[in-house]
Amino acid sequence: MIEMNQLQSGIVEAASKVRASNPMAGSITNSVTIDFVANAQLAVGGSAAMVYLPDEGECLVAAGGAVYINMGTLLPVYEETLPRTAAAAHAAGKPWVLDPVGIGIGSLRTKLLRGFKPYKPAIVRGNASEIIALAGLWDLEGDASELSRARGVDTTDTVAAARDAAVALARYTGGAVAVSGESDLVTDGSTVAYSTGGSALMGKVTGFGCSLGGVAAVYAAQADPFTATLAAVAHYNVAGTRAAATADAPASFKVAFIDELYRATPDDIANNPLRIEEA
Ligand SMILES: Nc1ncnc2c1ncn2[C@@H]1O[C@H](COP(=O)(O)OP(=O)(O)OP(=O)(O)O)[C@@H](O)[C@H]1O
Ligand SMILES: Cc1ncsc1CCO
Ligand SMILES: [Mg+2]
Repeated sequence: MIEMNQLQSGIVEAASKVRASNPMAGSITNSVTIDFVANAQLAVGGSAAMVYLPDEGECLVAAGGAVYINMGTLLPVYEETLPRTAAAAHAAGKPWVLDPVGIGIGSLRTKLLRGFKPYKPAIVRGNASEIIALAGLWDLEGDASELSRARGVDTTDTVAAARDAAVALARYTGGAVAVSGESDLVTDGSTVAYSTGGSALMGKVTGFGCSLGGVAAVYAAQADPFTATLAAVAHYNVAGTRAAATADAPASFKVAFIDELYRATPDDIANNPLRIEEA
């Protein structure tokens, strides 16, 4: 298990590098929150590009340091775009981030998510229900009946209930898994970290999870998957805590949050409360 001070210095280094190098992480993401994803990526110091077409997903893999795939609002063209993009990232050895939003809805989503398994995303980011369902779909923990628990895009499970699924997924991919909630869980399969902070208002605005995935991709362009995920999650928690000090309703909170993402320093991010235990 990694030491806490090593993790914190890794987070400072990752956040400093992102600010210094403006890494590009392209996205294929949902149409509900696409604007929030791009603006969050820019606010943390990265660069964004959103596409829909199959050859353009491959172009973004080649052009960027990492790529983000979010399953939110599938369109027919994604049947080709998503596998080609994931395969290109895997072949190029570039980190890619998967947000299995809406897992359990419809047959195309299930087929695409099942098909991603060999392409091993460096980071899987989801809410508790999504992480439990993905581990079941990939036959890693639980079983495929876990798919039926997903009711839509919001969680119906606790972060604690998704711990085993998250660890199993990380051991399979060799990367990192983040489960979002009041306290966020991040694991690489040997260490389990809990990052606290943020605000309940983050659950009252759509896209905090989606944009966190996009920010994790920006960090993955500059750091190993576990450090990148921890940095992204801590960045969200520190910005969420600060935004809640000035805004008390969803719309103004979202605006304040993007400002606080932009303002948070590498030390602020590394000093956000973090607890670790063995997986
Ligand atoms: N009650 C809470 N207290 C603190 N932070 C929270 C709370 N609920 C959610 N968050 C934060 O909001 C962010 C997104 O988590 P959430 O679980 O809402 O994702 P999600 O359901 O995938 O979101 P979406 O699908 O709307 O993008 C994470 O950074 C998480 O820490
Ligand atoms: C509300 C919603 N529906 C599909 S994707 C999305 C954004 C949050 O996941
Ligand atoms: Mg989500």
